[in-house]
Amino acid sequence: MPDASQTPETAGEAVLSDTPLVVAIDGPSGSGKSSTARGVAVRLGLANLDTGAMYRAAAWLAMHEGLDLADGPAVARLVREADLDLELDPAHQSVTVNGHDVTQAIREPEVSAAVSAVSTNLDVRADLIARQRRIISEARSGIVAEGRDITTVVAPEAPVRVLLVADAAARIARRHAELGGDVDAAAVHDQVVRRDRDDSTVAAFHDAAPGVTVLDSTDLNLEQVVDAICALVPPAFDPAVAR
Ligand SMILES: Nc1ncnc2c1ncn2[C@@H]1O[C@H](COP(=O)(O)OP(=O)(O)OP(=O)(O)O)[C@@H](O)[C@H]1O
Ligand SMILES: Nc1ccn([C@H]2C[C@H](O)[C@@H](COP(=O)(O)O)O2)c(=O)n1
Repeated sequence: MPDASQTPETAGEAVLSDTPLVVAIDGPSGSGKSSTARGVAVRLGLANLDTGAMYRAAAWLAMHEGLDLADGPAVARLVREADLDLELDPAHQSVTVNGHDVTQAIREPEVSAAVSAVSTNLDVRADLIARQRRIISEARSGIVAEGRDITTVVAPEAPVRVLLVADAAARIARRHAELGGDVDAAAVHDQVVRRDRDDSTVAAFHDAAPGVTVLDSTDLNLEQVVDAICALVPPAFDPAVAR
């Protein structure tokens, strides 16, 4: 006979959570955050928020408007007034700022080289972090959010928090392969190493905060990384396990 005083949880079963699942992924450049977040979102049927795309769109807009990125107050004012829209479906991601579809443009080398000047602007950060928290809280079916400060600042209460790392050599090689064999090695190094150095002045993504799982993807393929993160989802968020 089951003990009637036991809740499903104390009896070893999980009750399905009534709050949506949030998966938070941080890590340095090229560790695989965007690819992994997309894969986890597709696998689990969640939305996907690429917070780096928001900083890139902010940088694109400031450059498009001809601002000096070193003029912090002017850049922050422009971003604060900007209409920024992200498609959160992992299969159809797009980014629009002030009506411009910048989905492709924000991946151009000029934006990659300049974005840290905007992402280290503390007023821009405060604005975009508030927008990111709103997007996450409104994602009724759950969401995978990735960036540099998601596990620590944007969503420190997320049930799944991962710091995705990989050796610098692997990260540089991945970025090199992504950009094409004939790309300048110095430019790839700049995109990975210099950008991380600048970005780490405002976000802590080299060391895991308490409770954050470190996952080293150096010797794992993408599917293995997605598997490892999905295995961290508590049973209460898995309809196949919880009731
Ligand atoms: N586990 C993996 N094994 C091999 N290649 C990978 C792995 N994960 C990602 N990649 C590849 O590495 C490149 C960088 O991945 P991705 O853009 O997801 O990294 P990221 O951490 O989001 O980088 P950034 O923060 O600079 O945008 C991509 O070409 C991607 O396909
Ligand atoms: N939460 C975040 C997300 C991104 N950034 C910075 C880091 C990069 O310089 C830039 C673009 O990110 P990427 O698309 O390369 O992941 O934005 C950040 O500071 N905080």
